[in-house]
Parts: sequence; C-alpha cells; structure tokens
Amino acid sequence: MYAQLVETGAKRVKSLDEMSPEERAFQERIDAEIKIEPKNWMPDGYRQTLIRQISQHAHSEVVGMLPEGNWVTRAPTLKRKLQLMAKIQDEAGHGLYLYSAMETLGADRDEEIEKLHNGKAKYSSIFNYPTLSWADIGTIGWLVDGAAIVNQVVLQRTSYGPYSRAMIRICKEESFHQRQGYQILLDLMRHGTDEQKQMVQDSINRFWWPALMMFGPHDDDSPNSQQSMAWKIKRKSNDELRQMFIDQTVPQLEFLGCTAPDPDLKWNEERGHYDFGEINWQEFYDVLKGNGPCNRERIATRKKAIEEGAWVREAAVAYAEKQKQRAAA
Ligand SMILES: CC(C)(COP(=O)(O)OP(=O)(O)OC[C@H]1O[C@@H](n2cnc3c(N)ncnc32)[C@H](O)[C@@H]1OP(=O)(O)O)[C@@H](O)C(=O)NCCC(=O)NCCSC(=O)Cc1ccccc1
Repeated sequence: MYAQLVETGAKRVKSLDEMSPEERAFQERIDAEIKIEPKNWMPDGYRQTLIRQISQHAHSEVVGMLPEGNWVTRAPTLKRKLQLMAKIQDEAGHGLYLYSAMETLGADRDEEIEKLHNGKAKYSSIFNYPTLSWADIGTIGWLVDGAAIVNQVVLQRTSYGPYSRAMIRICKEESFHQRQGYQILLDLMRHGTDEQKQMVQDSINRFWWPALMMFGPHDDDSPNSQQSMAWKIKRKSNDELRQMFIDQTVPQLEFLGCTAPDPDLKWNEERGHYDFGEINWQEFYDVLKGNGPCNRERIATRKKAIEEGAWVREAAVAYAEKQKQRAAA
C-alpha cells in the first residue's frame, strides 16, 4: 500500500526509509493496529490533521442542529416533536464528545470555535442547505445521517484512540436518527396525500446530490486522503465510502417508491455496484467557499448563540468557583 500511496502524489507521503526513528516507530505502531493515545509521541502533521478533522466534525454536529431546529415548533405531532428534540440533543452531545477528543490533542476549544466563526474552519457542506418542508426532516435523518453513519462506522477503527471511542457511541445514536428519518418518509409515502408524497420526492430531489457531496472530493482531488490513509486516520477513501452509501441507499429509495434525480443511476452487474452521474463539483466548492444558500445565516446564528450564552458560561464558572471555595473552607 505504501508504494502505491507514495506514487500517486498529492500531499506527499514519506516512505519508511525517509522517516526518523521516532516516525518509523510511530508508523509501525499504526501498521500493527495499535491505537495512538494522547500521551504517545506523534508527528506534528498527524496531530494537526486530527485537530482539523475532529474540529470540523464537531462543528458539523453543532451547525447540523440548526436546519432541524427550524422544525421543532412545527413538527406535526407531539411524538415527532419529542423525537426531533431528542435527535438534536444527541447532536449537541456528539459535538461535545468530539470537542473533548480534540482537546486531548492540545487544541483549545474556544480558539477552534473562533476559527469556525471567522470562516477559517469548515463544517459539512450539507448543513448549508435549507429545510423547506417537514419531509426535509425525514430526508435529513435518512440521507444525511445515513451518509454520516457510512463514514463514521469506518472511523470507529481510526488510529487515534479518543476519536475512535467517541465514534462508537456516536454511531449507535446515529442509527436511531436514521431510522426516525426513514420512518417519517415511510409514513408520508404510505398514508399521506398525493401532495405529501410529492413533498417527499421534492425533498429527495433537493438533498440527493448534497448528501453525496458529504463524502468530499474525488480521491484524485482530495489533498489529505493519501497521508490520512497512511496514518489510518481515514480507513476508506472518499469515493469508496460514497459508493458504499449509494449501494445501500438505492434499495431503500425503491422501497419508499421514490426516485433519485440522477438519470445515470443504474445497477452495474459487472461491477456489482450502482453507477451514478457526475456530482456538480462547482456547487460543492462554492458551498465550501461560503456561498451556499445558508452559509451566512448558519454562522450568524452560531455567533449570536455564543454571544447570548456568555452569561450562562460566566455563571457556571462563578458557581464552580464558589463550590471550590466552599470545599476548601
Ligand atoms: C471525508 C471528510 C469529510 C473529508 O476528508 P479530508 O481528508 O478531511 O479532506 P479532503 O482532502 O478529502 O477534502 C479537501 C478539503 O475539503 C473539505 N471537505 C471535504 N468534504 C467536505 C464537505 N462535505 N463539507 C465541507 N468540507 C469538506 C476538507 O475538510 C478539506 O478541507 P481543509 O483541508 O480542511 O481545508 C473527512 O474530513 C471526514 O471523514 N470527517 C469526519 C466526518 C465528518 O466530518 N462528518 C461531518 C458530518 S456529521 C453529521 O452529518 C451528523 C449529523 C447528521 C444530521 C444532522 C446533524 C449532524
């Protein structure tokens, strides 16, 4: 695998011969599938790559609450409202586990959140699309959490211990999220009016391609993949995961009685996979640059929440201080 990785370019991966003794011992540990823990020596690039990926992952969970929050007051029944609130609360929890995992690498949570607010740190492109109908809440659970699960199940085997352990818990909760989303769509398709069925199809039409973009650029255009695969931070490539997601999702789509907005989507007997059309990469990069339909709104909402929540944080610190003084007295 090394020779293959070294040949294909992008951010160049060092061969074993080029490594310092420390780097070589580190790589051997990774190759032996022994987890890297916070106190172990690690190359600075490994640390920085993890801080980047884990912080972006945490930001995605937290920003990902916003499109759904839009529907809490409008969920059609009390049961749906409770399920949606539980899901959103889980996402806040996922953000917290991930920020904590990131802190074990020496990163500062406030600094990383500031990078989100000033546009230096990314979060998943998918959360820059609006939720226009109740069906979108179903589609997000089914397609967006579905895509997140495909990516995160593999990350349970990532080489950094705290990240891998956070993923195990997160994946369990994501499975519930996916089921609740699919159930919303199934109910609308089975018991809904023609207008409600149309609402589901319209929602799938809008979220299908952005969900496929969640896996990132093609492998050949992914600058971080080769090094991240060599360090086993990533265990499968962007294109491999995207294909896995499509293969498992199309039968669910057919079961719903809906279609994908992709005329090229068809089963390829020879490959044993679905073929699919080309993603609009221009749209993907536009969203990454901050020009998606909701980028500005999302960041403005996050900043407002941090500013308006300052008094809660100050009160919590003052309370902890008082408790400490009481305990010492
Ligand atoms: C696969 C990838 C996302 C990207 O691979 P890498 O090796 O890191 O990068 P690569 O070289 O391939 O790309 C070049 C550049 O493009 C960036 N970029 C790529 N794709 C995207 C994108 N889609 N959106 C935005 N940016 C993207 C990438 O960061 C890099 O930029 P940089 O160099 O930093 O400036 C990886 O980071 C990963 O697995 N992360 C962990 C999983 C994770 O974060 N999940 C989040 C969803 S959680 C969820 O949904 C739960 C939920 C559900 C429902 C409701 C609420 C919550």
